[in-house]
Amino acid sequence: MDYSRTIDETNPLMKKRNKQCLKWNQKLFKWPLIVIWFIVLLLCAVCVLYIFTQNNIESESSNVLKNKHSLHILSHATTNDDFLKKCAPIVKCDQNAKYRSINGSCNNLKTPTWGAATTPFLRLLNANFSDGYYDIRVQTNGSALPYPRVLDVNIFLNREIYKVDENNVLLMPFGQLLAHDISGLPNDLIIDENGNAIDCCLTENKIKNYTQCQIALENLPDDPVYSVHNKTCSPIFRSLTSRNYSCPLYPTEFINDNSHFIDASEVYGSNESYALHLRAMEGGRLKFSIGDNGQMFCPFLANQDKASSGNKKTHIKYDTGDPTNGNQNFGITAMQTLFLRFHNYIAFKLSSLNPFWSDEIIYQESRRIVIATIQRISYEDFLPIIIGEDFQEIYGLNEANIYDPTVNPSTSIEFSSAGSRILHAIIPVEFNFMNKDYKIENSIKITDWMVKADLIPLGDNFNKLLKGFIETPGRMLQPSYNFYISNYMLTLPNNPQYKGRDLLAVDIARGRDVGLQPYNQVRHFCGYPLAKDFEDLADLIHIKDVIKLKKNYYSVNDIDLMVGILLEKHSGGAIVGPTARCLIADGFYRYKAGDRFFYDVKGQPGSFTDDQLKLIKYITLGHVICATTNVDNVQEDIFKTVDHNLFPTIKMKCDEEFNLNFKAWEEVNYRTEL
Ligand code: HEM
Ligand SMILES: [Ca+2]
Repeated sequence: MDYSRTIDETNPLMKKRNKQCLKWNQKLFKWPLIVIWFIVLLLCAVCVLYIFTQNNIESESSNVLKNKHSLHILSHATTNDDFLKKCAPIVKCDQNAKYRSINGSCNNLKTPTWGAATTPFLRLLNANFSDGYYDIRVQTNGSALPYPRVLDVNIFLNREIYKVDENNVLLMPFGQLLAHDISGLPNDLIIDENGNAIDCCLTENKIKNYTQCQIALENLPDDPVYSVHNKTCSPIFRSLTSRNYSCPLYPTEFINDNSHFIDASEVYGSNESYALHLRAMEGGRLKFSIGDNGQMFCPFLANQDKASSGNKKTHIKYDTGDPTNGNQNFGITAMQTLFLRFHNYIAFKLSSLNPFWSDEIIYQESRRIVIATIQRISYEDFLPIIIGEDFQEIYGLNEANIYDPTVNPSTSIEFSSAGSRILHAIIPVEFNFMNKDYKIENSIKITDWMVKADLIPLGDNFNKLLKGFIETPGRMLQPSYNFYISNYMLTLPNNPQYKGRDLLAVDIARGRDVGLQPYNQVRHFCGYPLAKDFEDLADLIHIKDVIKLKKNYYSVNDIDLMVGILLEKHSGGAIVGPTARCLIADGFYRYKAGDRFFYDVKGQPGSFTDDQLKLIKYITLGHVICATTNVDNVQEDIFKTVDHNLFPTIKMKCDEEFNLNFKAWEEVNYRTEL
C-alpha cells in the first residue's frame, strides 16, 4: 500500500479544510464578534444554570410536599360534580364580605355552593348500591348482608374493656357537637295522619313495603337482650335523598342539612331565617331563658314530642342551632348551653368596648370569635387525641394559613356515616354530677335521659355536670359500644327500656343506606393492601376478629365499613385505627384547607388582625368553661383527667387566673373621632 500517497492526498484536503475552518474561525473571533459571542455564551450559561437550579428547587419542594402529604387522598368518585351540573342554584357572592354566610355558601368564590347547607355529601368512592342506584348492597354471592344487629351481637356486644382512659368524658360531648356541626343527615320519615312517624316494624306497615322502611333492624329470636321481650325489630328510616330536595341524581345522593364547615352551625343554625329566629336582635345576643336558679340556658321550648303527649310530666327541650340533635342527650345539650352562654358573654364584652356597635356587628363579631374558638379547640386539642399528634403533623394539619380554593370543603359520606361515628365507642354509660369537693352527688345513665334535659337547669346541676365531664375518666375507644347505647338508645318516654335501639346496628345500617363501599375497598383507598382473603386483613385487624368476620360474612369484600374500622388495631398515638384515621384526617383537612374563613387564614376580608389572633390562639375550652360556669378550676389539657390531689397546680383557677381581654376588638379610631 502506498501510504505516502494516501497521506499526500489527505493532507491537502485536511489542510484545505483546516484552512477553511481557520478562515471561518478567524472571522468569528474577530472583534466585535468575539464580545457578542462571549455575551451570548455567558447568557446561555446563566440560563442553563438557572433552569437547572429551578428544576432542582421544584423537584425538591414537590418532594417535600409529596413526602409530607403523601397520606392525602383524592376522591375517586365520578359523581361529585353531578349536583353542580344539574341542581346547584346560582348564587351571587359579595367577594368583600367580612363574615361567613350562615349556610356556608360563598365561602368558595369559584364554586359558591361548596360546603353550603342542603348540598350533597362528597363521596370519596363511588356509591355502592345493588342496582347501581338506590337498593341496598348485597353480598358478592348475591345473598343479603347479615343483619346489623346480628353483627353487633356476634362480634362486638359483651366485649367491653374496663380500663380507665386518660381522656375525660368531655371529649365525647365536644366531639358530638363537632360531628353535628359538619354533618346533618335527616331521616326520610313517613308521617301518619296524627303527625307521628310511623313504626316500620308494625306488621301493617311491613306489608306495605315502604322504601323508607328498608333498613328497619331485624332481631333474631335468640337475641340476648331483645328475645326476652319478644322484640323482633327496631324501627329506623332510610335517609332523605337529593330527590327529596327536588334534585334527582343517579346514583342516589344524600344531602347534608347543616353547613359542612366547622362554623358553629350547631349554635347559629344552618339557614338565614332560622339564625334570625335564634337571635335576640339586641346587643348582638342569642335568645336565652333564665332558669329558676337565675342561670342562662338555651331558650326553653314547650315539649313538642308527640310521643310523650300522654305523659303528664312535660320534658324541657331547648331551642338550639340544631333542631334535630340539639336535645338528643344530656351531653350535647350541655355543649349547646355552654356555647350559647359563651356567645352572649363575648357579645357583652364587645358591646362594653364598643358601645356604638350595632346589634348586627356585635352578633357577627361574637359569632366569628365563637367559631374560631371551636376551630382552634378542634385542631389543637381534640384532633391530636383522635388521630395522633405525629399523624396530624405529617398530614399537614398543623400548618397555618393553608387555604386552597381547589379543596372541596364538603363532608364526605364515608366520614360522616362511618369514620366519625367510630367515636360512638367512647360514649360512657353514665354522666356524673360532681360538686366542688370532687364528690359525685349523682350519676345518671345517658340512655335514661335522652331527649329530656329536665335535670340540667335544676339547682347547680349544670356546673356539676361540667365538673363531672372534666374530672371523670372517659370510656376507652374499643371495638364495642357500651351495653346501654347498644340496646336501649332513644327509648321513648313511657316506654320500657328494651324498646330502645342499638346504636351500632343503626350505624352499620346507615352505611348501607347511603351506599358506602365495603371496608376492604375503603382501606385500600386509604393506602393499605386490598385483601384477597379474610386472612389478609390480619395486618390491621387482630386474627381473632378476622375469624369472627369470616364466620359472619360470605367474602372479605362484603364487610361493612363501620364493622371493619371498629375492629382495626390502633396505631401511632391515635385512638382509632388506620382507615378511620385516614377518613377523619381527610375531613379535617377539607374543613381547614377548604375554608376561606378559617381562623388563621390571612389576607381575606374576614381575617383576624394579629392582635386578635393572639387572643383566639389563647382561648381554650377551659376558658369557655370558666367564662360560662361556676366550675372553679380547669386543666390546661382540657380533655385529660388530672388527679387534683397529685397535681393541684396544673389547674387554672377560674376566678384568679382566668382573663380574656378583648381589647384587640376595640375600635379606638372610631372613638376618638366621636
Ligand atoms: C351520647 C352521645 C351520642 C349519642 C347518643 C349519639 C347518637 C347518634 C344517633 C342516634 C345518630 C343518628 C343515627 C342514624 O340514624 O344514622 C347519630 C349520628 C351521628 N353521630 Fe352520634 N351520638 C353520640 C355521640 C357522638 C359522638 C361523640 C360523635 C363523634 C365525635 C358522633 C358522631 C355522629 C355522626 C357524625 C353522626 C351522623 C350525623 C348526621 O349526619 O346526621 N356522635 N349519633
Ligand atoms: Ca357547620
